[in-house]
Amino acid sequence: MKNNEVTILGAGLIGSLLAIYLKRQGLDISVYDKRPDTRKTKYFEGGRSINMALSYRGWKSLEKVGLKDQVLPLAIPMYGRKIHDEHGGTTFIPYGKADQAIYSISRGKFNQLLVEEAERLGANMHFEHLCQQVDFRSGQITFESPEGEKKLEPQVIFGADGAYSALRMSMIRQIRFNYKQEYISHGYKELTIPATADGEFAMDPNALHIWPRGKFMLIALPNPDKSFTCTLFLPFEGTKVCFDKIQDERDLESIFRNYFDDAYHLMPDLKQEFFRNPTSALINIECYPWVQGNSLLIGDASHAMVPFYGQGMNCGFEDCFILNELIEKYGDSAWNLVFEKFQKKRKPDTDAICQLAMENFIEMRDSVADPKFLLRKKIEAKLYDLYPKEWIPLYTMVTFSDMSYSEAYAQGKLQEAIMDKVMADPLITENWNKLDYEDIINQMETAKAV
Ligand SMILES: NC(=O)C1=CN([C@@H]2O[C@H](COP(=O)(O)OP(=O)(O)OC[C@H]3O[C@@H](n4cnc5c(N)ncnc54)[C@H](OP(=O)(O)O)[C@@H]3O)[C@@H](O)[C@H]2O)C=CC1
Ligand SMILES: Nc1ccccc1C(=O)C[C@H](N)C(=O)O
Repeated sequence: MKNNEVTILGAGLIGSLLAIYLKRQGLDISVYDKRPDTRKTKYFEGGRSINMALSYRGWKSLEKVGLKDQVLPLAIPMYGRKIHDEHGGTTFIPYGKADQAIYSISRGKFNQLLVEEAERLGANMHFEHLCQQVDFRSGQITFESPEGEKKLEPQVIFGADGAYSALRMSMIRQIRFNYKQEYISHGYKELTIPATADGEFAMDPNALHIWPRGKFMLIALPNPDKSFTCTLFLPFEGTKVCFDKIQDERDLESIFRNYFDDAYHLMPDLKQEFFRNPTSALINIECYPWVQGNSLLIGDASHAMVPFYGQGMNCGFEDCFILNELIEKYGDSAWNLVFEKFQKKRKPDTDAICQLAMENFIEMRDSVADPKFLLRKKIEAKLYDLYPKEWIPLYTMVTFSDMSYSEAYAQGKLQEAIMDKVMADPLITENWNKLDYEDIINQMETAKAV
C-alpha cells in the first residue's frame, strides 16, 4: 500500500540519527532493523566490536539535534596515542593541541540512546524486520518479520543498513550501478583488558594505546567501566605472525609474550576470548550512484571504510547533517533534487576518507614506531603554531575540523610532499628547531597556487 511515510532501513548509529533529524523536520518516519530490540532482549554483539572515536564532525552532528550532553557521559577523551614498544616502554604522541581529544565510545549503549531519542520524537521503530529486497519499479520493499512476509510502499526509502546493505544489493541489479569492494589482507579480533582488582583502569585511560609491530598491531580504547576494548589486527595468512599460525594456546602465548608482553600481563581472559571470539574481516566499499528512484544510500551502505582513521561513524553522522541542510534549503517535497545534490557533494569526500582510512593503517601499525615520525609531527605542530591558517596538520583537518574530506586530502598531500623534502635532510634531528619555517610556508603557498 502506498503511504506518505519515509522509511529508513537500519537502526544502527546512522539510521537512528537520521530518524532523529527527519523527525525534527516533522516527517512521518518508520525505521526497520533486522536485529531484535537490544533494549528488551540481551543481544550478544558477537565479540566483534571495535570501539569508535567520536570527533569534531560527529559531535557537531549530535549537537545540532541537542544530544551532545547526553552522549558525553558515555565517552572518554583520548588526547593522543600511547605507543608501546617491544620492551614495555611507552611514548605519548598528542593528536593535536593540548585540549584536543577524540572520544572513545562503544556502540551498544550509544546506539540505544539514539534509538530512544528517535522513538521519543515519534519515529516508529520496528525490530526483527529483515529487508529482503526493494523493487524500484513498484517502489515496494519486502520484509521478513516474526509475523511473516510484509510488503510496504513508502514515499521515500533510506538505506542505512550498513556495509552489507540490502537496498544496495537491489540497486546492483539495476543498470549502470558502479560498485567496488575490497577485503584487506588483515582481519581483527576483539579482546579485553579488564579493570584491575581494585577497580581501576589498568593503563592511562586518556590515550589510544597502540602496540605497532610493522605488519600488525594491537590497540586498546578505554570504556566507562574502566576496562579497555582491545583489537588485534593481523594478516589472515602468509606471514610469520598471522591468524592462521595461531592454532592453540601455546602459539598464542608465544606471540603475545614476544610482541605484546606488557599487554599480555593485563589480559587474564586472553586465551578464552581469543578462541571464542570470531576473526572478522575488514572491507572497503565504494559505489555510485547512491540514488535509485525514491531511494538513497547513506552511511556504511554507501561508503564502508576500514576503521583505521576512526571516521566511519563521524562520516556517517556528517552525512545526516549535510542531508538535513539540503532538506532545509530545498524543502522536503523536493526529494529528487535533495538526493541529487547530496550524492554529488558527498561522493568525492567519502572517496577521500576511504582512502585516508587505508593509509592510516600503515601510520598506526608502522610509522608511529619510528622516531623520525615523532619529529615530523613536532615540526608540523610548530608550523601550525606559527602559521595556523597556512599549515594545518592533516590529522587536525580530518579530526578537529569540518573542512571537506576531499579538501583535507588534497592539502594533506601537498604538505606531505613538502615534509618529505624537509625530512630528507640528514641533519634534521639536530636542526629541527632552527629550520626556516617561513620558507616551508612559502613552498606550501607555491604548491597550492600550481
Ligand atoms: N564498532 C563496531 O563494531 C561497528 C561500528 N560501526 C560504525 O558505525 C558506522 C555507521 O554504521 P551504519 O551505517 O549505521 O551501519 P551499521 O552496520 O552500524 O548499521 C546498520 C544496521 O542495519 C541492520 N541491517 C543490515 N542489513 C539489514 C537488512 N537487510 N534489513 C534490516 N536491517 C538491516 C544492521 O544489522 P546487523 O549489524 O545485524 O547486520 C544494523 O543494525 C560505521 O562506519 C562504523 O564506524 C558499524 C558496525 C560495527
Ligand atoms: N577508533 C579506531 C578503531 C580502530 C582503529 C583505529 C581507530 C582510531 O580511532 C584511530 C585514531 N584516529 C588514530 O589515528 O590514532
